[in-house]
Amino acid sequence: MTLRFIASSRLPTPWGVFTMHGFEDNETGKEHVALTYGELGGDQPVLARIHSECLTGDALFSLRCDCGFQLQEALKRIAEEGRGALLYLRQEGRGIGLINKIRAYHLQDAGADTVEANEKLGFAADMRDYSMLPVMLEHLGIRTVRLMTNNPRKVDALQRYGLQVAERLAITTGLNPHNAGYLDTKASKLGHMMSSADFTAAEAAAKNNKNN
Ligand SMILES: Nc1nc2c(ncn2[C@@H]2O[C@H](COP(=O)(O)OP(=O)(O)OP(=O)(O)O)[C@@H](O)[C@H]2O)c(=O)[nH]1
Ligand SMILES: [Zn+2]
Repeated sequence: MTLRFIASSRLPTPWGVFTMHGFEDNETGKEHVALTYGELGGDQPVLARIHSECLTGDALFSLRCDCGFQLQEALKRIAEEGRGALLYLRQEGRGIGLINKIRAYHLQDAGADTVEANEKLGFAADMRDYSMLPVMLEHLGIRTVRLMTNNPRKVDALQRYGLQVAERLAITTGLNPHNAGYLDTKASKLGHMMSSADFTAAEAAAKNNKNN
């Protein structure tokens, strides 16, 4: 692993002033970021989110997925708690990259689900690599987390690297008519621990209204 810490700075957000830590992987050219809030040292588990890059959801307001909603929810919960970390990993499109994700969306527009689309393009359903986690978390002084995720593979990845997951916290938000099928596929084919019942009544009610 060639990842190393480069620099940190303040990052004011609508939820509070975070500290942003930048890491660079010389081998892959990837630049990963962690946003931290409060004092992270000590033995108390740290409220954490490991977020995979989604340019379309995180920055371009896409309703095809739940990423942007989860990103905001995680930062809000961390600020409310007064302590926590969000790792923003540059694994766009579950590791296949932005242009391939657009190719996959094109196939989904023609009826494929998110897993079938990846497979038609010759990729596994989930190509993400989590080998940067130990370096980033060690730099931040984090050994034990309370992880906000619905994805059991993220819990497994952390444990594989010797990190402790004290608790898994669901992060179900952003259900809408455009991502309802995608979220169903995540639950049925990718093992995500969520169902419609986990979302707010308003989200569930709006789920089938395609005019939204
Ligand atoms: N290849 C592909 N990637 C997608 C698609 N929709 C979202 N993504 C990417 O999926 C990643 C987010 O993964 P998700 O499966 O939504 O959620 P997760 O991170 O595994 O799990 P949570 O922690 O519960 O959010 C981001 O990198 C997105 O860019 C899609 O249809 N195809
Ligand atoms: Zn997304």
